[in-house]
Amino acid sequence: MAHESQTDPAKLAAARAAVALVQNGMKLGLGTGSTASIMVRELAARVRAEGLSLRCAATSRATCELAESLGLSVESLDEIGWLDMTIDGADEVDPDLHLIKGGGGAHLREKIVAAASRRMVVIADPGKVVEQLGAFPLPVEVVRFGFEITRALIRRALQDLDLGDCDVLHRLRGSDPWVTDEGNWIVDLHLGCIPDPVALARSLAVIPGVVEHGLFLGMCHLAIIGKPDGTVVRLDRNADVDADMLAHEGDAHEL
Ligand SMILES: O=C(CO)[C@H](O)[C@H](O)COP(=O)(O)O
Repeated sequence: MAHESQTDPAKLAAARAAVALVQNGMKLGLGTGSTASIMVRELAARVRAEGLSLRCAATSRATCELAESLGLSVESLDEIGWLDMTIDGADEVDPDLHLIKGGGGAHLREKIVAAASRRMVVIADPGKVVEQLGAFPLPVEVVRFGFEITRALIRRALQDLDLGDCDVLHRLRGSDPWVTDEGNWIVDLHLGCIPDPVALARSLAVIPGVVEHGLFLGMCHLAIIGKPDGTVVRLDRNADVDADMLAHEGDAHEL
């Protein structure tokens, strides 16, 4: 398959296992990042080979462009409505399948698309599996207006949670602020560990300038972890998720 020679075998294994869950007629969310890009290529190859009919919504402009360039049909989320499944990458996955996402700066759209999906399937390499979230800096998308005030409110919220004086770094692309697909900026919280992700998510969500943080709590149903030898390990939130997926009945629910 194209690009296979440069492709990380663990990511490829996870991507292939997730693409194997796709069934004809599905409405799919396409994630963002290097692992999700491999998945999009694998998906496009399957669609070409088997003539599958799918409707896809993308979680970023980059994914949309890639998917369309490979011949996949991409529509806006509102055109499609509820999705059967989203396949996306992650920066960290903990034993409860709580995630940190947003390393690629797309967590706002990724979370909206995941929330619109019956199933969120995460694909990752073993380096993403952690006992406790937080070693990866937590991305938070913020509006530009009043940026320093929002940043100060985030620092205060972290202190209130006894998370210490962590760095709240403005994400840059070169020397300019990183601008998300929605036109906002990102700060990365260098926490080291997040003992209580639910409390942190709640505290960040009530800060007015915060648009969305990269904690995905209770959203992921299945994590497929690829290994360098090409095998995968499945981490299920509910033991019956796999069977449920395979028993896909076509359309989910209408808007
Ligand atoms: O959340 C994301 C983008 O916002 C990505 O899914 C996450 O950063 C993982 O990316 P990669 O597969 O390149 O490691």
